[in-house]
Amino acid sequence: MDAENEQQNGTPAGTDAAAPRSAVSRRAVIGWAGAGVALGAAAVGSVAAATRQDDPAPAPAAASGAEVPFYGDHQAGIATPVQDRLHFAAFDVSEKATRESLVKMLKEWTKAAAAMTGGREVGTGAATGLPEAPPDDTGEALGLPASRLTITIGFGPSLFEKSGPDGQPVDRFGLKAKRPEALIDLPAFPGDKLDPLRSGGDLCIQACADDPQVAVHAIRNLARIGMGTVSIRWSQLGFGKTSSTTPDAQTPRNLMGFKDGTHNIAGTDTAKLSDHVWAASGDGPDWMTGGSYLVARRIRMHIETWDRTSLKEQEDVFGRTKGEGAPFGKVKEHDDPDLKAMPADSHVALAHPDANNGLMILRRGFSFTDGTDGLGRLDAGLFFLAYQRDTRKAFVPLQQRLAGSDKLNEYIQHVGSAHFACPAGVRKPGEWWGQALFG
Ligand SMILES: C=CC1=C(C)c2cc3[nH]c(cc4nc(cc5[nH]c(cc1n2)c(C)c5CCC(=O)O)C(CCC(=O)O)=C4C)c(C)c3C=C
Ligand SMILES: [Fe+2]
Repeated sequence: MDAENEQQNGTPAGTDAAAPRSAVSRRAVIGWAGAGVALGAAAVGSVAAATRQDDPAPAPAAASGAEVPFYGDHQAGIATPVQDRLHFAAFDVSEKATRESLVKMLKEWTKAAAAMTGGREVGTGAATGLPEAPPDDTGEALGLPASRLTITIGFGPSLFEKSGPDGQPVDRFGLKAKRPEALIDLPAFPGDKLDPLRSGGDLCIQACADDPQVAVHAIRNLARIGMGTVSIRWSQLGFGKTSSTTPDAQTPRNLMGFKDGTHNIAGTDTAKLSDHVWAASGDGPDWMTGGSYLVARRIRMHIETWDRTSLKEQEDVFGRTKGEGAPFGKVKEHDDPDLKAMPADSHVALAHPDANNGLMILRRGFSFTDGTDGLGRLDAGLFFLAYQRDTRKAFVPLQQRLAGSDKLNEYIQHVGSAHFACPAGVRKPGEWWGQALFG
């Protein structure tokens, strides 16, 4: 754990009590499986040597094996550094589930998430449980490091109140009175073409890691634990982060080829995080204090059209240069934008805080390509994820503005949408996701 993580997650170094260092990590299980290998590993003293000798060298994507602390004042996966890969899943709670079964599942999920983010196996493991029973862990992450896995949970509006068969709202789990006012049903925006099968959800899990197998393993194991209580409504894989919470790092590029995330909230900027990202005491129900509201939008890019568009038009769309990412009229990427120097309908001129009464969101999106659309075009785009203190004062007015006049709209379409309340962090072992909500 580095000092940066310590600040962003609100967890002091060395207090990751659910991941005690005496616990055997997946890497160690493999490394110590044979005594000879263990001795060899100890002799050379290298981390790589702690893996089984017949293991291939770790793939580059898995090279970053660090752990991000699970316990803290805020959930990891929001202000912590953005990883390379995403597996996001929205779940619906089954008709038969009860408040008790839901709570039981949330407790099990919390334990499993603490183990997986610590690089450990779920429950009794993948290959060490009762021979007569299915293993607790599905096993595909055996031998892989923690890969900076973060698992972040959110609760959707429909968990608190859902339409019954007669169209009347039903409070299935006695949570209606605890629904935050900020957890609105998002309004329809001009140009939306939302697919209900890629929208909504009672719960969400955002799993981010530097290795896609580790992120997929996390979702799969939570889905397995939740079987009978929840089922996956939709899911999204993402690659190539399109934003950064670490401004010193190289800014990633989106599928339009532009640097994306230049002017984002840094994970170390505690003042901006307090002002714009974390729900504060008095903002809403107590259980959300220290949490954040997540908007997820699946935004399809018409990349074939984009690829036939001139460089000048592309740069006019964003108001920034394609190579350096500098705002128009300036030289370097991080120079302060002069909004008057860019087209009034450019994306940055419309989205910059100076044009929106200082409004800011924390963007944490990923690129996606999901095959083709049957019409010879890639189904590709940006899986936009934004965290904020109050969606009514952040994403909604911003998207209303962008949907109305953004030059980018010619090249994109919002096809999926969801909104979740992500509670504060689990502070120590024994606590569980949703404890303050259900308690
Ligand atoms: C409602 C909020 C936003 C949506 C939806 C959105 C979609 C979207 N954005 C890009 C590419 C870029 N966005 C950039 C900046 C930027 N975008 C938003 C908000 C939304 N974007 C904000 C608040 C900002 C920051 C503006 C600023 O403060 O200057 C940029 C420029 C580089 C950067 O600062 O990140 C790019 C590029 C795409 C492709 C997209 C939908 C597919
Ligand atoms: Fe943007």
